[in-house]
Amino acid sequence: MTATMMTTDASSSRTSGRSLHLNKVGKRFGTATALDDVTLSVEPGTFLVMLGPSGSGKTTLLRGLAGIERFDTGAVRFGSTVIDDGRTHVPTERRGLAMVFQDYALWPHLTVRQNVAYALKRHHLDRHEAARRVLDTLDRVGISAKADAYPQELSGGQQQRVALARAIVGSPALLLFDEPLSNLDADLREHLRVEIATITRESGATAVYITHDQAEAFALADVVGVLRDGRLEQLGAPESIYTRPATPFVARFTGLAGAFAGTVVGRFDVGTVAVGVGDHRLAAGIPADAVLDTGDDVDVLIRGAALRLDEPAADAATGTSGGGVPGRVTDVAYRGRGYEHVVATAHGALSGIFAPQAWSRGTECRVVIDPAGCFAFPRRVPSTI
Ligand SMILES: Nc1ncnc2c1ncn2[C@@H]1O[C@H](COP(=O)(O)OP(=O)(O)OP(=O)(O)O)[C@@H](O)[C@H]1O
Repeated sequence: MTATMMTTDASSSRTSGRSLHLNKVGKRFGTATALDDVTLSVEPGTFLVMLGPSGSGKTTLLRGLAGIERFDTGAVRFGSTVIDDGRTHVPTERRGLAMVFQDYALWPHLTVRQNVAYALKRHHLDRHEAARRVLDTLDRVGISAKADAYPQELSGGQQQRVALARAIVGSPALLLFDEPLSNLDADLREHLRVEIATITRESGATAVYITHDQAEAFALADVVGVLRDGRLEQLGAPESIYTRPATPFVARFTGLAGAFAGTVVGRFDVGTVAVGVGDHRLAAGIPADAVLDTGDDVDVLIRGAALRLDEPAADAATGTSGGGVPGRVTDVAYRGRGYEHVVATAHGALSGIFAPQAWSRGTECRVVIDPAGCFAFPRRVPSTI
């Protein structure tokens, strides 16, 4: 990828983002399906994060939106303009977009100021106006002190700030981010994540950001799309994906404490079933379209946030009084604000159980489970979740 391809003519879209619509987008590479019937729509100015493991199609989607790659099937509309379908393929430089890459992709022979100014070339601005906008933008991303440095004289975090400045200086309507934080260390990642979130929202652009990091996705996004093997498994606000995962894959990929095998023993309420796990009864949510009957085998997937440690039940051997599942602490890790524990139970291990005080290894305990963080999915044999 050359730097010339990273910013495109945004002169017609200086003020705001536009809605983005993908309709049945597909892409194959030989026999590999990279994208399979992906359909989604987001409002103007939405920060969309596409989340998925390696090989799920994130890069292919981003490159298709950028116009670097052409989709095989389906259509992409940006605002009222079709930018890609069977007949139309608007070239990258006419899509009004800018892209930020994982490896920064700055011109090594240009200074910071010149790298950013380069992105304004197509705007045909007056020299002074262009210089002012470049400096304003460098100020916004906190790198103006390095305006005359060359990229190789900067740290990774500083280079990514320059790349961000170069992306936003032309006020594009669409900003594309290709895992921009993955080469940075933890502290810097968090810092720059906040700045990307703030600066992008201030710019008003619609953003599409790809990552395999669930925490990053949830922290950044207005809307998250979860990709698996080229298919969109769920699209929604981070909160709805966390509290109502549509599939076992989405639940697992967005963070689980553990899973228990159980059997449906009844219904509690609309959307909630009672599941027998050994001698215990758990309440668990079920996906909107799921049909589960008494006697069906299920996997109960459990979020860490749903778990709380308590003293063992009065009848600790069965755990039948006081609710919760008896267990023994097998690991405790200090996390600054408190401690995360791993607890072994008769039905499997539960990890990431937070408590403000440490429960030491070997302590008998009871894990109290909030039904809001339990999801029952039909068991697959053999299990593929
Ligand atoms: N140029 C290509 N030639 C052949 N197969 C490709 C090509 N690009 C992608 N693929 C295949 O398409 C699928 C999706 O790849 P893609 O790079 O889009 O996934 P990804 O989610 O971005 O993965 P990663 O996080 O590892 O970059 C994979 O199976 C990949 O091997």
